[in-house]
Amino acid sequence: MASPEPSAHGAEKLDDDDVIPQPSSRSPTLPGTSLLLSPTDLLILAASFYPLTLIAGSVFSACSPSPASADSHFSRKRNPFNVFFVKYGWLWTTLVFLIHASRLRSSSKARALLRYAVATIWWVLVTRWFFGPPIMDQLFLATRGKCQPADPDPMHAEEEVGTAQMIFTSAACKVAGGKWSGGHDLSGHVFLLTHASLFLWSELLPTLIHSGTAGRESAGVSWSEIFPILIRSAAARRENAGGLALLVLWWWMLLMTGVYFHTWLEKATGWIAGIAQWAVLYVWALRSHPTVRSIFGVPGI
Ligand SMILES: CCCCC/C=C\C/C=C\C/C=C\C/C=C\CCCC(=O)SCCNC(=O)CCNC(=O)[C@H](O)C(C)(C)COP(=O)(O)O
Ligand SMILES: Nc1ncnc2c1ncn2[C@@H]1O[C@H](COP(=O)(O)O)[C@@H](OP(=O)(O)O)[C@H]1O
Repeated sequence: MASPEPSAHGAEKLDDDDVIPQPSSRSPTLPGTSLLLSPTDLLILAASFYPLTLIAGSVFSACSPSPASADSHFSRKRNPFNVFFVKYGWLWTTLVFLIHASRLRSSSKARALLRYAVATIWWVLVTRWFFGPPIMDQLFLATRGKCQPADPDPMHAEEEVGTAQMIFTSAACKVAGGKWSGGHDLSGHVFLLTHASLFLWSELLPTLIHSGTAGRESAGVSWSEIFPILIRSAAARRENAGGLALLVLWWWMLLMTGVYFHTWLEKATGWIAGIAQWAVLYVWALRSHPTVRSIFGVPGI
């Protein structure tokens, strides 16, 4: 990757004698290391998995005889993974992150919580509140979307139209029994699953690599080592296994959203909203602005 890795400021501790080394950047001059992936390469590799997943899901949906209407377990909105996990997606992500953060030393912990706060604020702005309705609902209203009354009886519908037109959030529309229709309906699932996954990869990856390589100092990780490292890190600590399990679930649910729900464009805008805060903080600001780095710290060091 072209961007330089942040410089070391110290090391976060897992346990007293279990120090995570600075994520070392790949050294192109070292013989035999040209195919090694630095932690940044691994993060970008993980991030590129999500648009590919959405493309694969959408292509499958378009090519398969009738996947959109197919009545499968994962095409049902009430499936337990959707109801208990994705619908509380930020809560589960928060739990996994807090368990991870509790293992860091206190100076690193405060800065990790600050990064979590920024990610949480972005989730709130997109899905809950943005100086009024959240960003996803403001986009929907700006593209001529409306809360349509659900009552098929024209007498009642007329009364309801007045009320429904005063409804400015998808949540209120649902509570009123209406249907949020007509505008550009950015996929909240694609947003949440992408945003939460990129946040967790960014925060957990240095720890996962450290556990999976038993703290081995090296210029990077080869392609063939990626899965063995993740499996060894899951076997080494329950917290790593929990984090990876949640990441696998988020990836699977993203694939299901790609196959069964929304248009290409709605999935694309959900994905853009999902990478926006990660790209600004983790890819750009923390790498190129020492002041931002000194305030927010860098995961894993
Ligand atoms: C207001 C800003 C808060 C910033 C926080 C600041 C500092 C935090 C610092 C430290 C935190 C320490 C402890 C935090 C402890 C607990 C916090 C828990 C916060 C939560 O996660 S509560 C949220 C639970 N709700 C969810 O997870 C809902 C997720 N679901 C959705 O967003 C939507 O359902 C959807 C987008 C997936 C789909 O939309 P719909 O289809 O349903 O319209
Ligand atoms: N992977 C998935 N599994 C089940 N339901 C999903 C899903 N992805 C999206 N949905 C459902 O499709 C609708 C639009 O989702 P979103 O806009 O969040 O992407 C939501 O319906 P409900 O709001 O009726 O629950 C949501 O629950």
